[in-house]
Amino acid sequence: MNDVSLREQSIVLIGFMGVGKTTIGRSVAKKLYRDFIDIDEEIEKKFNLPTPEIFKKYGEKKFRETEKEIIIHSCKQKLKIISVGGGAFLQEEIRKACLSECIIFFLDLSWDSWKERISLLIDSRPVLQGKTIEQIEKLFYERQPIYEGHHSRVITDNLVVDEIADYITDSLKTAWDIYEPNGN
Ligand SMILES: Nc1ncnc2c1ncn2[C@@H]1O[C@H](COP(=O)(O)OP(=O)(O)OP(=O)(O)O)[C@@H](O)[C@H]1O
Ligand SMILES: O=C(O)C1=C[C@@H](O)[C@@H](O)[C@H](O)C1
Ligand SMILES: [Mg+2]
Repeated sequence: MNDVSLREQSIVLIGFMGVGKTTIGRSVAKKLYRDFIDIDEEIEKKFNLPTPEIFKKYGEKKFRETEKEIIIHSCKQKLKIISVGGGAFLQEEIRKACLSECIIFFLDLSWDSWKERISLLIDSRPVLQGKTIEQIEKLFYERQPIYEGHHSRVITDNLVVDEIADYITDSLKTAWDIYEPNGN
């Protein structure tokens, strides 16, 4: 670990695509008065294209390389709330960098709840496109082990965005008060 205090460490949200990392990350950032970084949005800004177009024009490999560069840079910054893409933790270098520099929350949603959301996701997530529901279910379960490295797991089934964001901010404030009671 670096010499950044617990209160200053950036927070990273991980989990399968569509579990709510972007939506909840934005809400947590507002509640804690911190800057929010959405890694997918940063990648899209860099290419000036939406993600499906980046996949089509440059390929997934280029997307993943850019994702790694941006995350490795972002996770070294202090006091940020960072939402990474659902596939970011496929890369060991990203997992290691986030685990050593930041506090990681894993947003855990069951398959049964996740599948209700598919119509909200399919147009903007190229990894889901052209797959049957059975293939997506297989991917969902195959991906779970990559999220095992985290500091806190939040079971998000049946919770609205605000409840999850409150849970995260409250648990951070509790940890800060326990481990850094004098605010440093
Ligand atoms: N707790 C929730 N309850 C109901 N709907 C939610 C909840 N959280 C997020 N959503 C909805 O699910 C969809 C996906 O959310 P979001 O884009 O935040 O996911 P994500 O984890 O950032 O996905 P990705 O990994 O692809 O970036 C959005 O339409 C969002 O409004
Ligand atoms: O899970 C994935 O592989 C992805 C999730 C999204 O957040 C984007 O990063 C992209 O669509 C790939
Ligand atoms: Mg997102």
